[in-house]
Amino acid sequence: MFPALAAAFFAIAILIRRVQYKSLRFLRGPPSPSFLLGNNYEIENQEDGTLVEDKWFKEYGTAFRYTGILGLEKLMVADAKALQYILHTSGYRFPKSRDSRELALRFLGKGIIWAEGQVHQRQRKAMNPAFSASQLKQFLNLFQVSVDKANKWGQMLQDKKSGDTLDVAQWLPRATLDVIGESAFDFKFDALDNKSSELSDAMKHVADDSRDPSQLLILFRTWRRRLALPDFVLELIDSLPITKEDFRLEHFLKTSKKVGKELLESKGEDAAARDEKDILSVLVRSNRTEDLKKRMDEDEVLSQIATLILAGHETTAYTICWILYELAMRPEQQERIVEELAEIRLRNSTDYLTAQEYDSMPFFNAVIKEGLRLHPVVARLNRVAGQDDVIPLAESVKSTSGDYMSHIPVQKGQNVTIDVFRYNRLTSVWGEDASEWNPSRFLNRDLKDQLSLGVYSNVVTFSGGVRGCIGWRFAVMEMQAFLAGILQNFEFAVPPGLDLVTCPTVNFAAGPMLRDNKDKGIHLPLVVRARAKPTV
Ligand code: HEM
Repeated sequence: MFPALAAAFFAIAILIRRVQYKSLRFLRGPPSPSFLLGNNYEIENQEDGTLVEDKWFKEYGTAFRYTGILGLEKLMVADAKALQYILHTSGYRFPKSRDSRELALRFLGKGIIWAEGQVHQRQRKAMNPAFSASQLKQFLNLFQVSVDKANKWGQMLQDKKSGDTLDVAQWLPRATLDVIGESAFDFKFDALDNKSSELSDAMKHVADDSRDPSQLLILFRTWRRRLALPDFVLELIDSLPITKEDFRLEHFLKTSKKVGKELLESKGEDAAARDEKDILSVLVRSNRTEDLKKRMDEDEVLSQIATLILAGHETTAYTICWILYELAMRPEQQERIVEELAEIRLRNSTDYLTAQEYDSMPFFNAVIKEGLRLHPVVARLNRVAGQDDVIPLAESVKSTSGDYMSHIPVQKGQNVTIDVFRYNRLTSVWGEDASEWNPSRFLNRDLKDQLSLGVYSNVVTFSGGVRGCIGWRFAVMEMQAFLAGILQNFEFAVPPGLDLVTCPTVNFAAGPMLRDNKDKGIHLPLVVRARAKPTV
């Protein structure tokens, strides 16, 4: 009797919620293969990255309708003007979707990725000083020292009897984890020295139950938020961990908060006393300030620690992996970078380059931009219209009635998915070779011809506007130090038969995977040889 009643209750609750669904029926889009899952299962379990969406964009244009779970209609968009409108012009008018926020809450707490509106503004204001260009230059030396550690690849290669192939995707996340631990929190993970800790273990496995999700998991993740129940009941249901994924994400947050609390206890006094703008000091001072516009309570500070550790290491590591992969196929481009480095070395005899010197190498920086463009590790951004609105388009799309639309009217509550991956490969923005690797496009192309988007070179890989990545300068500087340090000591090539795909995960950074071994997670085996004559 009880199960039947419960089922009837939920069915009614779902039905009531469906009445509130917004309609995009005037837009074309792929058919929904199932009422329960919509297109979600094919998106999250696709063979490679965003190939499924690629097919839809080719068929329907840069804005179309698709279906989420329980029949929820969503707008998918990659149009330049639409992205500029949503991310930049609208400020906070397109907040994150409820599903993204609940996920963020579960594994990152009430930190800056979860926060919206005034709470977000307050947190961002408190944290911004730690991410200014001048502040970040102080970390450069730390990045360089970490690269030196990664460079013990040379020793490993000598010790290895089994050939010269190394899985760089196992090394780079460890190096970037060490960097974020030490630069942000004066905390030594020592991951490059193979030291394991409760936190690095929790982090290593955080995405394990999220890749290739089953139909049941996809349904379970979001069904709780589709019920037409009062918000406080939904929040209560949401707060209960139910799936293995829920437990794993919560384990990461709990562990991270525990380590964060120990950090605050051991280093908080010192950090508050020094008049510095490093991340830990900025966080501790914002916890102690009387200024309510910048004050963060302890739980918020601990959530920022979890957020920065997670947002700040795999993203950068996987981007470096993709760049190394592209360069491994093109020895002549590796040489070109090494030549640029050698030229700088003629003028600089110290061990390490300065930030200005890294910035002064045109081809090297074009390679970084091209890596970010072609391989955005955050492939999609989920937003929701905060009010009735009209989204402008640069390229008209054909409606179901055959007319062409240059604007898309959306109602408050409409879910909008920004396809970063597709925007970064639009031929109308990047030219006919948009899907190919060609760093020279950043040397020859006048960005003034493009709509201004994002925070770096008109790619939206770091998002943009009020929610743009706070760590983008940190990431670019870290990539410069790592790539220069690695390339001047090693040459890379692709091992025979390497067949890579992009991890299609929706909630975690999209690293490289082996097509025939996707269940093994992120991997990038490359042939690595010490350079015969280092240029320095
Ligand atoms: C290549 C490396 C990186 C990429 C591609 C990247 C990408 C992104 C993207 C797309 C967002 C927006 C997410 C959204 O709106 O849903 C974001 C936000 C964020 N990123 Fe990054 N990120 C990178 C590196 C970093 C680093 C190194 C840090 C910290 C040291 C960092 C910290 C953050 C934080 C705190 C936010 C939230 C900002 C806010 O909501 O105000 N990221 N990142």
